[in-house]
Amino acid sequence: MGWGTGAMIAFQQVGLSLGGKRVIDKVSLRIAPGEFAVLIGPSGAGKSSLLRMVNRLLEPDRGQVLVGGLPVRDQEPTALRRRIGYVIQSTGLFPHRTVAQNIATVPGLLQWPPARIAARTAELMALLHLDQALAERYPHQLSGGQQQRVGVARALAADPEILLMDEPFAALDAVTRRALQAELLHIQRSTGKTVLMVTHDLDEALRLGTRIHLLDGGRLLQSGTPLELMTRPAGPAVSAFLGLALGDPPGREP
Ligand SMILES: Nc1ncnc2c1ncn2[C@@H]1O[C@H](COP(=O)(O)OP(=O)(O)OP(=O)(O)O)[C@@H](O)[C@H]1O
Repeated sequence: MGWGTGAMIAFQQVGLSLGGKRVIDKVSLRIAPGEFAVLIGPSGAGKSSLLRMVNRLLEPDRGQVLVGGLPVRDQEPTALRRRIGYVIQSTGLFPHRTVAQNIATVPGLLQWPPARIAARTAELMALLHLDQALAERYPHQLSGGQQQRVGVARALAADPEILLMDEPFAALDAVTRRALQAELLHIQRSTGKTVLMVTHDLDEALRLGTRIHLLDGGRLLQSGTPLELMTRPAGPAVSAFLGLALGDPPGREP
């Protein structure tokens, strides 16, 4: 079953309180099918909370989130999550499953025939530049970069229309991070998947994002293309964030 209007994501007047604190405050934004959207902002801005509402790991207490034109609250969580790839910083790989078994998780749940699972696993390992010899290893026998490649391969396994990524490369060294960013960009551009990524790294946001959404204190400060954000910041709070993120000395007007 398709999502009709494609893999669009929309947040409509979304609010969330946790432990008596307003974590998300009236956020509305749209992510078009095939877009690479980036949520950026300081620590505690609410980025991860917003992301986790898309696959119903969190439920808003105000407003609604739509995926494919349908409110997620009307979509069964397990079915929804099988159609949305999810990559997190700590990889979330199953430690007692091999690389191949990790990648095959969702196809297995979907009861694909074994030959199809094997072919898809091999295809994804090649796509993510993982040597086939790694297939029988366990996650702890891999480097951090290899683990994250397996995490991305696993998220892509059942060819989801949407990929959610929560600081996927934050724990990697700069060289590995750049390589994975380039590969992700290539995969996203060639498959047309809708990606929603959380990062606190402005450089990463500018390199990958077709649109960037800047959050602070649970509020959306500005949405725009990388160029719009950099050339027309919506106010002093945006300028201050961009200046700090780019390492400008304090007190200097961007
Ligand atoms: N279960 C919870 N109970 C209470 N407060 C929470 C809970 N989860 C998150 N928060 C608070 O919600 C706010 C937003 O958290 P969130 O993780 O969404 O921000 P973030 O922008 O992703 O931050 P970071 O970049 O540090 O990961 C923070 O102030 C956080 O302390």
